Amino acid sequence: MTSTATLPTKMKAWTYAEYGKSSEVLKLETDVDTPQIKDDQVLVKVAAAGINPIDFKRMAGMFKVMDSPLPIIPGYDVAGVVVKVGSQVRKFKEGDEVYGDINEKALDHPTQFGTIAEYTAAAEKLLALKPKNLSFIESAGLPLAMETAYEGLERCHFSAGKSLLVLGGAGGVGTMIIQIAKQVYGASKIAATSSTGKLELLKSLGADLPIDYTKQNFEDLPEKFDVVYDAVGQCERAVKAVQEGGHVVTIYGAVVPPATSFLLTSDGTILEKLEPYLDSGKVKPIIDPKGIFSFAQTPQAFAYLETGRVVGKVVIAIN
Ligand SMILES: NC(=O)C1=CN([C@@H]2O[C@H](COP(=O)(O)OP(=O)(O)OC[C@H]3O[C@@H](n4cnc5c(N)ncnc54)[C@H](OP(=O)(O)O)[C@@H]3O)[C@@H](O)[C@H]2O)C=CC1
Ligand SMILES: CC[C@H]1OC(C)=C(O)C1=O
Repeated sequence: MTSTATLPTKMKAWTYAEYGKSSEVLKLETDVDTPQIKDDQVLVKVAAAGINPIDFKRMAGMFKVMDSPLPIIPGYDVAGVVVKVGSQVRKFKEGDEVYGDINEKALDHPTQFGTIAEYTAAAEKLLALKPKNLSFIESAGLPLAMETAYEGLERCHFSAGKSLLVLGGAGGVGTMIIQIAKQVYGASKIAATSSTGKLELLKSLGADLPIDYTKQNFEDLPEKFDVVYDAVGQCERAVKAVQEGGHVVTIYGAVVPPATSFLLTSDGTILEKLEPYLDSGKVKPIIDPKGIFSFAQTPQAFAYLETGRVVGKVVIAIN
């Protein structure tokens, strides 16, 4: 039982006190107050934090209207150990290894105190027990991207025997869309786009038809798909690739009818639902070979993610 007395009142965290480029505004602070938890929250000693494009877009001030006050600690995805539980918490106890996306709604007042810190607070409903076969680093790269992939397929009523085209198959979300569509839903055929050097990766994840977007326009293919999932911002072209009566969903950029868009809702029960596929290895975390950074290298982690060329995920090892 970790008594409150043994928890530090101060911690290290990467923060930004003004909006701007990560290379300019991110600062390492060493005397940040350790977060206080609400009754329905747990305090997590952070082992690893996954970063997502939303982190640098938010930092740039793209969503400041609905943001929490500055200074902000970035980071949505966490994997770590529960060190304190609120009075209403029932799912977890001290010592549990957990993971999740700590912001239920990505843009509606995401927490001021994110995950790129030694400790972070999170509502128990947003977390799940970390899969025993996955490391903290592997787990920290999953929540936001995997939950987005799953929610988009659900919103398109994806089901066994349907065909799918993924625009952006090699990214954090795209690598999960392909695997989940194949392994969880039983897709009949999966096509996915990437540049030349990532085509083999798409096939290894389960894509039957990797499309090199530097050489081919997917919308010019004679084949149309039951579902088109746009993770790049190519909605205007995506709607030309869907079967009559099919569904198009986009997670970024302009929405062109009949496509729909959504903002993910973080939910620990999705992580629990997908755990058997993670345990069995049918769905695997995809961490970029150059995508693991130390706490001190957080600016470099952002710089790499901001290239827009990452394969799978970028993760920061913290403890
Ligand atoms: N609405 C929502 O709830 C959410 C929205 N998003 C948004 O979705 C987008 C994807 O997120 P995420 O996967 O984390 O991003 P990543 O940074 O992980 O995506 C990087 C990948 O995108 C690929 N890519 C870039 N341009 C293209 C292109 N024209 N065609 C095909 N692939 C391309 C790159 O492959 P290559 O090098 O081969 O081009 C690279 O592998 C982001 O804009 C993000 O902000 C993400 C999560 C939730
Ligand atoms: C407007 C979409 C926005 O929300 C998330 C989570 C992103 O990554 C975005 O770009």
